[in-house]
Amino acid sequence: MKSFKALLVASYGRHYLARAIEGQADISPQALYQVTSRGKQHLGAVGDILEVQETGPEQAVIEKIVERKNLLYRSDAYKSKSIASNVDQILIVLATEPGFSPDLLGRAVIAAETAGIIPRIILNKCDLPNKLPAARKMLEPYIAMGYPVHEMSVKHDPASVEALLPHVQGRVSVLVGQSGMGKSTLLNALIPDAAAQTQEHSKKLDSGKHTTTACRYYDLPPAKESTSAETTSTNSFAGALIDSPGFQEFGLAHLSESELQHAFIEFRPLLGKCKFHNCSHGDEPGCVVRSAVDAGTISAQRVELFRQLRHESHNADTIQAKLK
Ligand SMILES: Nc1nc2c(ncn2[C@@H]2O[C@H](COP(=O)(O)OP(=O)(O)OP(=O)(O)O)[C@@H](O)[C@H]2O)c(=O)[nH]1
Ligand SMILES: [Zn+2]
Repeated sequence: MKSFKALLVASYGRHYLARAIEGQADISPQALYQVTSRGKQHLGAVGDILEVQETGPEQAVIEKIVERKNLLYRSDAYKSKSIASNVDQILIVLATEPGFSPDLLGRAVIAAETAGIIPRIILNKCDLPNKLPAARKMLEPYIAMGYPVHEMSVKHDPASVEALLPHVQGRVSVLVGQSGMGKSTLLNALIPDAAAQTQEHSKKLDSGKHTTTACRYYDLPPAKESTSAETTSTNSFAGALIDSPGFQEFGLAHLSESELQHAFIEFRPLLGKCKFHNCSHGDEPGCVVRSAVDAGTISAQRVELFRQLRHESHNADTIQAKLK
């Protein structure tokens, strides 16, 4: 049976769809395969490059997952769920209405920092003027830290979508957001044939079997204008969006204390300066992070988030130790 390389383009629980990578002998480029994993060691994530072995018509099994550049996932003390792998950035979709959760925003940013990818914040529905000031206020700490924030109205202001294009072209971006923020509207604006791509995936799967919402990989259309003949070459990568189902929780229990300390970028210049090396930035004496909060240079909300994540990480360690 043939072995070949494929890109994991959709995951439904433990069922996957993968697309053959071009330029392999005897394998039709772009062909879609239903892929299964032999066991826990081969749990895939959308964005993975797989080495698979054909097991039947349009069927294959994972032999190996090519080493990932990064893996974005969420977890609580008991289980983890992968969101996507090999991504360049995370697009955090927020809206003026319904109000977004600053906690989820904070967690998505921390997840990006620990995975070494760019968090890009999208504030959608800026056409609703009554809600805009409050939303901007919540984003102030992130703007101050230098994170990119795009004010958009995906539905009513095409220019705001155009302005985002250069930041997604040629990159793999993962979309995250709570329900109702306009994630699907954005996906469809950036990828007009997104519905057709979804349908092609669904055709390949027994739809009844796959009720779990999927993470999916969508190809961006080739850039319209190009400055030189080279960039129009079919080999240039147009970019992709990975859509994850909307979620209400973003557990990061897998992060260690040290990973957490470094993921809060505004804490970095203060690392090691608190009186206690394992300072929780709570009510310990000699805490420079709290002093920075008092001085107004660090947001109290971010310190709260740090303390909450630290607590969850310690809890998970305790539970894991008991389970052993
Ligand atoms: N006013 C306004 N409404 C918008 C805008 N973008 C999207 N909406 C509306 O917001 C609602 C939610 O948009 P969706 O794209 O379905 O949101 P979603 O984030 O994909 O939500 P789920 O499908 O629940 O995950 C829809 O009624 C959209 O028409 C916008 O720029 N301005
Ligand atoms: Zn401290």
